[in-house]
Amino acid sequence: MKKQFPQALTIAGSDSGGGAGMQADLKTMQMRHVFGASVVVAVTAQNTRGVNDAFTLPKTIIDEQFEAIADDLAIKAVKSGMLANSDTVRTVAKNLRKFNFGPYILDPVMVAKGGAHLLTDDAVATVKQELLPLASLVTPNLPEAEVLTGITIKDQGAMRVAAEKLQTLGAKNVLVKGGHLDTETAASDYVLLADGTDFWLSGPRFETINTHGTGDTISACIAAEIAKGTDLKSAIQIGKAYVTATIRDGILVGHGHGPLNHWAV
Ligand SMILES: Nc1ncnc2c1ncn2[C@@H]1O[C@H](COP(=O)(O)OP(=O)(O)O)[C@@H](O)[C@H]1O
Ligand SMILES: Cc1ncc(COP(=O)(O)O)c(N)n1
Repeated sequence: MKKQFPQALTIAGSDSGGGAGMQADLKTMQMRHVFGASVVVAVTAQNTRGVNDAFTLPKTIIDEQFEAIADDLAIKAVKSGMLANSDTVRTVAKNLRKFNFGPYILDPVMVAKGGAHLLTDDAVATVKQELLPLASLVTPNLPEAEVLTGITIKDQGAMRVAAEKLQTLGAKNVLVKGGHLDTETAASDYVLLADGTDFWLSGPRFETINTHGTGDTISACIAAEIAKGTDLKSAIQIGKAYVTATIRDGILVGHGHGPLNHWAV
Protein backbone atom coordinates (compact mmCIF):
# COMPACT_ATOMS: atom_id res chain seq x y z
CA MET A 1 0.00 0.00 0.00
CA LYS A 2 1.43 3.36 -0.99
CA LYS A 3 1.37 5.97 1.78
CA GLN A 4 -0.45 9.26 1.19
CA PHE A 5 0.86 12.58 2.44
CA PRO A 6 -0.96 15.92 2.54
CA GLN A 7 0.26 18.26 -0.19
CA ALA A 8 1.14 21.94 0.20
CA LEU A 9 2.43 24.58 -2.20
CA THR A 10 5.04 27.32 -1.87
CA ILE A 11 5.13 30.25 -4.31
CA ALA A 12 8.51 31.87 -3.80
CA GLY A 13 12.00 32.75 -4.92
CA SER A 14 14.87 30.29 -5.02
CA ASP A 15 17.80 30.86 -2.62
CA SER A 16 20.86 29.21 -4.18
CA GLY A 17 22.44 29.09 -0.71
CA GLY A 18 19.67 26.75 0.43
CA GLY A 19 18.80 28.55 3.67
CA ALA A 20 15.80 30.76 2.90
CA GLY A 21 13.14 31.14 0.20
CA MET A 22 11.61 28.10 -1.36
CA GLN A 23 14.43 25.85 -0.20
CA ALA A 24 13.56 26.66 3.43
CA ASP A 25 9.87 26.15 2.65
CA LEU A 26 10.36 22.73 1.05
CA LYS A 27 12.74 21.54 3.79
CA THR A 28 10.20 22.62 6.39
CA MET A 29 7.28 20.91 4.64
CA GLN A 30 9.34 17.72 4.26
CA MET A 31 10.20 17.74 7.99
CA ARG A 32 6.52 18.25 8.85
CA HIS A 33 5.65 15.14 6.76
CA VAL A 34 3.90 17.15 4.10
CA PHE A 35 4.64 16.81 0.38
CA GLY A 36 5.83 20.20 -0.90
CA ALA A 37 5.26 21.49 -4.43
CA SER A 38 6.66 24.79 -5.72
CA VAL A 39 5.98 27.65 -8.09
CA VAL A 40 9.29 29.48 -8.63
CA VAL A 41 8.77 33.16 -9.43
CA ALA A 42 12.37 34.37 -9.14
CA VAL A 43 15.87 32.98 -8.89
CA THR A 44 18.39 34.61 -6.57
CA ALA A 45 22.16 34.17 -6.61
CA GLN A 46 22.47 34.20 -2.84
CA ASN A 47 24.45 32.75 0.05
CA THR A 48 24.66 33.36 3.79
CA ARG A 49 26.57 36.60 3.09
CA GLY A 50 23.92 38.20 0.90
CA VAL A 51 22.07 38.39 -2.40
CA ASN A 52 24.39 38.95 -5.41
CA ASP A 53 21.74 38.98 -8.12
CA ALA A 54 18.10 38.15 -8.81
CA PHE A 55 16.15 37.27 -11.92
CA THR A 56 12.35 37.29 -12.11
CA LEU A 57 10.77 34.62 -14.29
CA PRO A 58 8.46 35.55 -17.18
CA LYS A 59 4.72 35.51 -16.50
CA THR A 60 4.03 32.60 -18.89
CA ILE A 61 6.24 30.11 -17.07
CA ILE A 62 4.73 31.20 -13.74
CA ASP A 63 1.22 30.59 -15.14
CA GLU A 64 2.32 27.22 -16.54
CA GLN A 65 3.69 26.07 -13.19
CA PHE A 66 0.33 26.84 -11.56
CA GLU A 67 -1.50 25.00 -14.37
CA ALA A 68 0.73 21.94 -14.07
CA ILE A 69 0.26 21.72 -10.31
CA ALA A 70 -3.50 22.32 -10.40
CA ASP A 71 -3.87 19.75 -13.15
CA ASP A 72 -2.40 16.91 -11.15
CA LEU A 73 -1.84 17.49 -7.44
CA ALA A 74 -4.27 17.91 -4.53
CA ILE A 75 -2.90 20.98 -2.75
CA LYS A 76 -4.52 21.62 0.65
CA ALA A 77 -2.67 24.81 1.70
CA VAL A 78 -0.50 27.41 -0.01
CA LYS A 79 2.03 30.04 1.06
CA SER A 80 3.85 32.78 -0.79
CA GLY A 81 7.24 34.34 -0.04
CA MET A 82 9.43 36.50 -2.32
CA LEU A 83 7.29 37.83 -5.20
CA ALA A 84 9.76 40.31 -6.75
CA ASN A 85 7.54 42.89 -8.49
CA SER A 86 4.05 44.15 -9.22
CA ASP A 87 3.50 42.02 -12.35
CA THR A 88 4.42 38.84 -10.48
CA VAL A 89 2.13 39.78 -7.60
CA ARG A 90 -0.74 40.21 -10.10
CA THR A 91 0.05 36.89 -11.78
CA VAL A 92 0.10 35.10 -8.43
CA ALA A 93 -3.19 36.72 -7.33
CA LYS A 94 -4.85 35.73 -10.60
CA ASN A 95 -3.79 32.10 -10.18
CA LEU A 96 -4.83 31.98 -6.52
CA ARG A 97 -8.29 33.18 -7.58
CA LYS A 98 -8.43 30.69 -10.44
CA PHE A 99 -7.45 27.53 -8.55
CA ASN A 100 -8.55 26.23 -5.17
CA PHE A 101 -5.38 25.44 -3.24
CA GLY A 102 -7.01 25.81 0.21
CA PRO A 103 -6.07 28.39 2.85
CA TYR A 104 -3.48 30.94 1.69
CA ILE A 105 -0.68 32.20 3.94
CA LEU A 106 0.86 35.45 2.75
CA ASP A 107 4.41 36.08 3.98
CA PRO A 108 4.92 39.60 2.59
CA VAL A 109 8.69 39.24 2.04
CA MET A 110 10.25 42.63 1.24
CA VAL A 111 13.90 42.84 2.28
CA ALA A 112 16.43 40.03 2.92
CA LYS A 113 18.35 40.03 6.22
CA GLY A 114 21.42 41.37 4.38
CA GLY A 115 19.41 44.36 3.06
CA ALA A 116 18.66 43.25 -0.54
CA HIS A 117 15.22 44.23 -1.83
CA LEU A 118 13.15 41.19 -2.77
CA LEU A 119 10.02 43.21 -3.65
CA THR A 120 10.00 46.50 -5.58
CA ASP A 121 8.60 49.49 -3.65
CA ASP A 122 5.71 50.00 -6.08
CA ALA A 123 4.63 46.35 -5.60
CA VAL A 124 3.67 47.01 -1.97
CA ALA A 125 0.43 48.66 -3.10
CA THR A 126 -0.30 45.67 -5.36
CA VAL A 127 0.26 43.24 -2.49
CA LYS A 128 -2.22 45.24 -0.36
CA GLN A 129 -4.78 45.43 -3.13
CA GLU A 130 -4.52 41.97 -4.68
CA LEU A 131 -3.13 39.58 -2.08
CA LEU A 132 -4.16 40.77 1.40
CA PRO A 133 -7.88 40.14 0.72
CA LEU A 134 -7.09 36.57 -0.45
CA ALA A 135 -5.00 35.72 2.61
CA SER A 136 -6.28 33.52 5.43
CA LEU A 137 -3.19 34.57 7.37
CA VAL A 138 -0.62 37.31 6.81
CA THR A 139 2.76 36.99 8.55
CA PRO A 140 4.77 40.25 8.35
CA ASN A 141 7.93 40.91 10.33
CA LEU A 142 8.12 44.35 11.95
CA PRO A 143 9.60 46.31 8.99
CA GLU A 144 7.02 44.69 6.67
CA ALA A 145 4.15 45.47 9.08
CA GLU A 146 5.37 49.09 9.21
CA VAL A 147 5.40 49.41 5.41
CA LEU A 148 1.98 47.75 5.01
CA THR A 149 0.27 49.81 7.74
CA GLY A 150 2.27 53.05 7.86
CA ILE A 151 2.56 52.57 11.64
CA THR A 152 5.97 52.87 13.34
CA ILE A 153 6.47 49.80 15.53
CA LYS A 154 8.81 50.15 18.48
CA ASP A 155 6.98 48.14 21.13
CA GLN A 156 4.39 45.43 21.70
CA GLY A 157 1.53 47.96 21.89
CA ALA A 158 2.29 49.09 18.35
CA MET A 159 2.39 45.44 17.18
CA ARG A 160 -1.26 45.09 18.31
CA VAL A 161 -2.31 48.32 16.60
CA ALA A 162 -0.59 47.22 13.36
CA ALA A 163 -2.33 43.82 13.48
CA GLU A 164 -5.73 45.54 13.82
CA LYS A 165 -4.90 47.80 10.89
CA LEU A 166 -3.94 44.78 8.77
CA GLN A 167 -7.38 43.31 9.47
CA THR A 168 -9.05 46.50 8.32
CA LEU A 169 -6.94 46.22 5.14
CA GLY A 170 -8.55 42.82 4.44
CA ALA A 171 -6.38 40.16 6.09
CA LYS A 172 -8.47 37.66 8.06
CA ASN A 173 -5.90 36.42 10.56
CA VAL A 174 -2.65 38.20 11.39
CA LEU A 175 0.70 37.08 12.83
CA VAL A 176 3.06 39.98 13.50
CA LYS A 177 6.53 38.47 14.04
CA GLY A 178 8.60 40.18 16.71
CA GLY A 179 12.07 38.89 15.76
CA HIS A 180 13.21 42.44 14.93
CA LEU A 181 12.02 43.95 18.23
CA ASP A 182 14.81 45.22 20.41
CA THR A 183 14.43 42.88 23.38
CA GLU A 184 17.10 40.80 25.05
CA THR A 185 15.40 37.74 26.40
CA ALA A 186 12.22 36.95 24.49
CA ALA A 187 11.18 36.65 20.87
CA SER A 188 7.47 37.43 21.04
CA ASP A 189 5.02 37.37 18.16
CA TYR A 190 1.45 38.73 18.25
CA VAL A 191 -1.53 36.88 16.78
CA LEU A 192 -4.91 38.43 16.03
CA LEU A 193 -7.51 35.96 14.77
CA ALA A 194 -10.49 36.63 12.53
CA ASP A 195 -12.95 36.30 15.45
CA GLY A 196 -11.14 39.07 17.36
CA THR A 197 -9.35 36.79 19.83
CA ASP A 198 -5.66 37.42 20.24
CA PHE A 199 -2.61 35.95 21.96
CA TRP A 200 1.15 36.29 22.24
CA LEU A 201 3.57 33.58 21.16
CA SER A 202 6.57 33.87 23.39
CA GLY A 203 9.84 32.03 22.91
CA PRO A 204 13.39 32.44 24.19
CA ARG A 205 15.59 34.78 22.14
CA PHE A 206 18.84 33.13 21.05
CA GLU A 207 22.01 35.17 20.70
CA THR A 208 22.92 34.15 17.16
CA ILE A 209 23.33 35.58 13.66
CA ASN A 210 22.16 32.29 12.15
CA THR A 211 18.59 33.37 11.45
CA HIS A 212 18.57 33.17 7.65
CA GLY A 213 15.15 31.84 6.68
CA THR A 214 13.26 32.18 9.98
CA GLY A 215 10.26 33.95 8.42
CA ASP A 216 10.04 31.48 5.56
CA THR A 217 10.26 28.57 7.98
CA ILE A 218 7.49 29.64 10.37
CA SER A 219 5.03 30.39 7.53
CA ALA A 220 5.90 27.14 5.67
CA CYS A 221 5.38 25.17 8.88
CA ILE A 222 1.98 26.81 9.42
CA ALA A 223 1.00 25.99 5.80
CA ALA A 224 2.16 22.39 6.27
CA GLU A 225 0.11 22.00 9.45
CA ILE A 226 -2.98 23.47 7.80
CA ALA A 227 -2.54 21.01 4.91
CA LYS A 228 -2.67 18.23 7.52
CA GLY A 229 -5.97 19.58 8.86
CA THR A 230 -4.59 21.24 12.01
CA ASP A 231 -6.69 24.23 13.16
CA LEU A 232 -5.13 27.65 12.54
CA LYS A 233 -4.39 28.50 16.19
CA SER A 234 -2.58 25.19 16.79
CA ALA A 235 -0.80 25.47 13.41
CA ILE A 236 0.58 28.88 14.42
CA GLN A 237 1.71 27.53 17.82
CA ILE A 238 3.42 24.55 16.15
CA GLY A 239 5.09 26.92 13.67
CA LYS A 240 6.53 29.02 16.50
CA ALA A 241 7.79 25.94 18.38
CA TYR A 242 9.40 24.57 15.19
CA VAL A 243 11.18 27.79 14.19
CA THR A 244 12.43 28.20 17.78
CA ALA A 245 13.93 24.69 17.68
CA THR A 246 15.57 25.32 14.28
CA ILE A 247 17.30 28.47 15.63
CA ARG A 248 18.21 26.84 18.98
CA ASP A 249 19.90 23.80 17.38
CA GLY A 250 21.84 25.87 14.80
CA ILE A 251 24.16 24.29 12.26
CA LEU A 252 27.41 25.53 10.71
CA VAL A 253 26.94 26.37 7.02
CA GLY A 254 28.59 29.31 5.25
CA HIS A 255 30.32 32.39 6.66
CA GLY A 256 27.53 34.95 7.12
CA HIS A 257 23.95 34.79 8.44
CA GLY A 258 23.81 31.01 8.61
CA PRO A 259 20.74 28.89 7.93
CA LEU A 260 18.51 27.09 10.40
CA ASN A 261 18.58 23.46 11.45
CA HIS A 262 15.51 22.10 9.71
CA TRP A 263 16.18 18.67 11.27
CA ALA A 264 15.46 20.10 14.73
CA VAL A 265 12.37 18.89 16.61
N1 LIG B 1 17.24 35.38 17.72
C1 LIG B 1 16.06 34.77 17.78
N2 LIG B 1 15.80 33.87 18.77
C2 LIG B 1 14.61 33.24 18.83
N3 LIG B 1 13.59 33.43 17.96
C3 LIG B 1 13.79 34.31 16.95
C4 LIG B 1 15.02 35.03 16.80
N4 LIG B 1 14.92 35.81 15.68
C5 LIG B 1 13.70 35.61 15.16
N5 LIG B 1 13.00 34.71 15.93
C6 LIG B 1 11.65 34.20 15.68
O1 LIG B 1 11.65 33.70 14.32
C7 LIG B 1 10.40 33.99 13.69
C8 LIG B 1 10.63 34.86 12.46
O2 LIG B 1 10.86 36.15 12.93
P1 LIG B 1 11.37 37.45 12.24
O3 LIG B 1 12.87 37.45 12.33
O4 LIG B 1 10.66 38.56 12.90
O5 LIG B 1 10.89 37.29 10.72
P2 LIG B 1 11.62 37.44 9.32
O6 LIG B 1 12.55 36.26 9.17
O7 LIG B 1 10.50 37.44 8.36
O8 LIG B 1 12.38 38.74 9.38
C9 LIG B 1 9.53 34.65 14.78
O9 LIG B 1 8.79 33.65 15.44
C10 LIG B 1 10.57 35.27 15.72
O10 LIG B 1 10.08 35.50 17.02
C1 LIG C 1 14.57 33.90 -2.15
C2 LIG C 1 14.42 34.45 -0.78
N1 LIG C 1 13.21 34.49 -0.20
C3 LIG C 1 13.07 34.98 1.05
C4 LIG C 1 14.14 35.46 1.76
C5 LIG C 1 13.94 36.05 3.15
O1 LIG C 1 14.69 35.40 4.09
P1 LIG C 1 14.60 35.72 5.67
O2 LIG C 1 13.56 34.81 6.21
O3 LIG C 1 15.93 35.39 6.22
O4 LIG C 1 14.21 37.15 5.84
C6 LIG C 1 15.42 35.40 1.14
N2 LIG C 1 16.51 35.85 1.77
N3 LIG C 1 15.52 34.89 -0.13
